[in-house]
Amino acid sequence: MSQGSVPLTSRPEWQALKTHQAELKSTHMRELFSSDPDRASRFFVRGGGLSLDYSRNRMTDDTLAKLMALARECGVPERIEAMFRGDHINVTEKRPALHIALRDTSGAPIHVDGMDIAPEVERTLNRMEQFVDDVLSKRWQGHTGKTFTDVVSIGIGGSFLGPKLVSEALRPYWHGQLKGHYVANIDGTQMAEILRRVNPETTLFLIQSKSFRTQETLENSKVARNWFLNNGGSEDQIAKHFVAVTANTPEAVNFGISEDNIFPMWDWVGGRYSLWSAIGLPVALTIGMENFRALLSGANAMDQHFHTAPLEQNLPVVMAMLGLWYNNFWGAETYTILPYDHYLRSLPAHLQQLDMESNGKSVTQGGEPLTYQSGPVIWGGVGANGQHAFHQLLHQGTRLIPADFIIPLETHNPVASHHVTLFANCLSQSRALMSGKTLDEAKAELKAEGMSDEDIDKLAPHKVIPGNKPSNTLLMDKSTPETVGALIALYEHRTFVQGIIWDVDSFDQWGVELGKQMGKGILDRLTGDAAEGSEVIDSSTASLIQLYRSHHGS
Ligand SMILES: O=P(O)(O)OC[C@H]1O[C@](O)(CO)[C@@H](O)[C@@H]1O
Repeated sequence: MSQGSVPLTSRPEWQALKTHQAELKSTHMRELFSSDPDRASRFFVRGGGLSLDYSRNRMTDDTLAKLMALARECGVPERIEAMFRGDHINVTEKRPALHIALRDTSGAPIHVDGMDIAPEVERTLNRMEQFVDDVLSKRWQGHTGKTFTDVVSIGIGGSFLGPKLVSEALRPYWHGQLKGHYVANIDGTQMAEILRRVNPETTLFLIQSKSFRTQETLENSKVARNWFLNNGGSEDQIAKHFVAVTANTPEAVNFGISEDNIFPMWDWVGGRYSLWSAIGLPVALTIGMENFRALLSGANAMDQHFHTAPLEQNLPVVMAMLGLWYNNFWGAETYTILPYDHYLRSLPAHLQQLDMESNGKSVTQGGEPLTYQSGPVIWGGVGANGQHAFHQLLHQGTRLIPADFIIPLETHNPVASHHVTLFANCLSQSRALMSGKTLDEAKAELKAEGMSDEDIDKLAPHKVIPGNKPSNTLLMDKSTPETVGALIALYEHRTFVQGIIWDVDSFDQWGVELGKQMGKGILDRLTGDAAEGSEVIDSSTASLIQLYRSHHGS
């Protein structure tokens, strides 16, 4: 164990929470609210421009104190320091995790193995700025001298989800000169659909891959290059249309990208934390560098808050510990993210990678099997749409699913009375989840409608809503570069804090490697290129391969 020799679940702080949960189990949140009128003002915290109402949780002051005692016992304050200091908190890959350095524009030194990385970060930002300026001011043009109209970003995972989310979230900030497109999947349809809509003379391609080894990205990039060459472009004009962001310059050069067109990445930035680096270029190209810098400064405000606020008033820490409370003490298996803002519709997908790739682990940092649950299944969808789809299960299903409601106080698009209605929907959902409807209330309602007693007895049980379902409500003034930056940084730190308690390495992702390794062998079998004596595979995979091959006449 890296956090003392006593197993996590045997520590007094863990045991105290277990006992406390047993005591709190039969208390409905309705009672907590009626016996404690100040609850909403006490269980409220602000940080980095965001506000959190967390009063609708199965908790009391005592719960909070006990959760924070566990956080202290597990060394959360020390590990936060270690992150900001640049320690090798990614233990299995022996690296720091320094995405915070990408948004620290104070110029203060940040050391990686004794070397100050702040100047390199600043240099890269300045290069991005120059590039964005060259493209927007038309100094950098397509090979026939035409102005760029489209930018196609090719990348997957963290090299796709974060930039796509931010680009959508900041739609009101698009300057309109360039249209952004994102290709991730090795599904020709995605690439084909985009190439059908863009012009080879006016399209800029960004190849986004930290490793420059990711199959999907490399195959899509080859398709883009061939399309360019088959549609009027030539080899020596590739430099005008293809730019890469990678930590693997030799491979990018091998691919045919000019060294001058390569923006750096560093091994101290994890893929799912990389949107703040040059991986954010497609965003910077569509919203301008000033807004991109504002995004970084919003994230930095959240970093400062996370670094300095006491645990009890620390937004990421409070959210992390509440999530852990349900995950480890109430048996919640999943966690839902409910943005009530069309611009934030891709937030659940981004947080899915962030959280599930970070904390989907089953051994401690020291390699011991976990004896408790680690990260939950993260899912979600935009409100109010979800209310007419999956919220039914949140209200009346048998599972406990904690929820984060996220909504700006002000909209960019004041259409009719939509925003106030959306806001009302958001509040009524969290209130309904909390309070529910008792059998007596259901019966009284039906009685008032004039229903017979016999019918009431049959129908009323179906109208009971248990309530006592926990949720957080996260507010921001408006979806701006600053608040969107702060919001994403908040969830990054929330993920990190949970990983500290579970004692997992939140910055590696070995689990995704096996599928990648096996993919090559299976592809060879599908195409008939498998070497004699290839590894024996299971009968299910073999018969599916056979099915595919016979469908294609081979
Ligand atoms: O940027 P790269 O190296 O192409 O990797 C893309 C993604 O692949 C993963 O390794 C998972 O397969 C992610 O962690 C990463 O964001």
